[in-house]
Amino acid sequence: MQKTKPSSELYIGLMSGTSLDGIDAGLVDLSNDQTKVLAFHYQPFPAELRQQIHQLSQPDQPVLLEEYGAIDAELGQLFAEATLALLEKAKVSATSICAIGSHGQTVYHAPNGPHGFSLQISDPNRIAQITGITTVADFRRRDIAAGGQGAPLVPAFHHAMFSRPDQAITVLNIGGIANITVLKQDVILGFDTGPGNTLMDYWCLQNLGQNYDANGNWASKGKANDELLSHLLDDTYFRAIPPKSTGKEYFSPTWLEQKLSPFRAGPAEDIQATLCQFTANSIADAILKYAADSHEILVCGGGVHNLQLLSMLRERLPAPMTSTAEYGIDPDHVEAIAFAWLAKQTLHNRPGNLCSVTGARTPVVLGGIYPGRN
Ligand SMILES: Nc1ncnc2c1ncn2[C@@H]1O[C@H](COP(=O)(O)OP(=O)(O)OP(=O)(O)O)[C@@H](O)[C@H]1O
Ligand SMILES: CC(=O)N[C@H]1[C@@H]2OC[C@@H](O2)[C@@H](O)[C@@H]1O[C@H](C)C(=O)O
Repeated sequence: MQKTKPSSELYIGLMSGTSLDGIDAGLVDLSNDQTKVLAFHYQPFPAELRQQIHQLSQPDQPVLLEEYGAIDAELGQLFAEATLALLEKAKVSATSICAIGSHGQTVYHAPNGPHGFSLQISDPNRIAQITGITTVADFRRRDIAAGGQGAPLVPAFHHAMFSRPDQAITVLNIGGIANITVLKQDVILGFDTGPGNTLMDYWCLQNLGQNYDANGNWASKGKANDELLSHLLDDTYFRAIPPKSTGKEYFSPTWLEQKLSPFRAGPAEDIQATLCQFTANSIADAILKYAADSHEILVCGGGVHNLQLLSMLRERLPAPMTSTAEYGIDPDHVEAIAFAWLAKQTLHNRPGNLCSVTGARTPVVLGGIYPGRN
């Protein structure tokens, strides 16, 4: 394998998000303040593992520590394998890489209260041992220790990548959970708006046996129920003022089933159409409230593939929507690349959090460093 030229600063970002679909692995050159994506690899999770992680993340399920430890180790192994596959694809040697930024898999996010925490698993010791590459992991807990939400963390990267001196820009990520970053001249805001794809994915799996509603086709066949829509939007999370973050522990199947219980009659596609409209409205309401003066809304995350969701969003948003691909990063790659960038921040002893976003009392250097052999 070739060694890349010494002027490059190569980092790898590893991300597995709340949708539990698999591992995104991105190789990026971050030299001279650039963000040049060189290669990408996606490795889906085996169905059984996906189910096991889902079980681990349920708020009302007991967890066996033995099972938890084994899943952490298995994920570490898989993240390391995804890294090796990425290096193979890119024809780059492990010794050329400065560090890996591994987000891991969120299994529980409960940042509020005196003992708030956020748990991302995928044993970084294994990643560093198997790949030989220095690995930065556990990005969220230092921010929580400093009084922050521990999320979202990607806004600092959005700022470095997408901000413009003369225009207000909003970046919208539609993953399992949706979050926005508002980039204005004098202030950066950012918070989770609520569900992204998670409730639509759940309803689709229950009724069609498919992991998601491909292109939003199923939702487009239904008719939204206005009464149910209002009932879904009537939730304290949407009224709460940022800093705020959420997860699948809150917007869970149980949350949805409770909301749906008076509305079960009628075709399942009408419920899917309502969930799609609900997702679009909760996102649009947040943007209208905090970023109505945006010139442009840059969209990323798997939700960009849901055409019905995009069309509902377009009707309500105050500015045109553009894929982040137009500004240099494939919308499916943004989060993984952000964790490569955050790893660089950590190795250079620079903070990765933004107090205006997470609510932390001070900027802090994020994550733990697990030395490699590089
Ligand atoms: N072709 C498609 N049509 C409709 N939806 C799609 C399509 N492809 C992906 N998605 C949606 O995107 C989701 C995955 O998005 P993504 O990978 O951004 O989420 P994530 O990173 O796991 O979540 P988060 O950002 O909350 O951590 C899928 O679960 C699905 O709902
Ligand atoms: C706890 C956790 O994993 N949160 C995720 C999740 O997925 C989207 C949204 O909720 C965001 O707050 C965050 O991820 C991105 C990468 C972030 O920290 O910016």
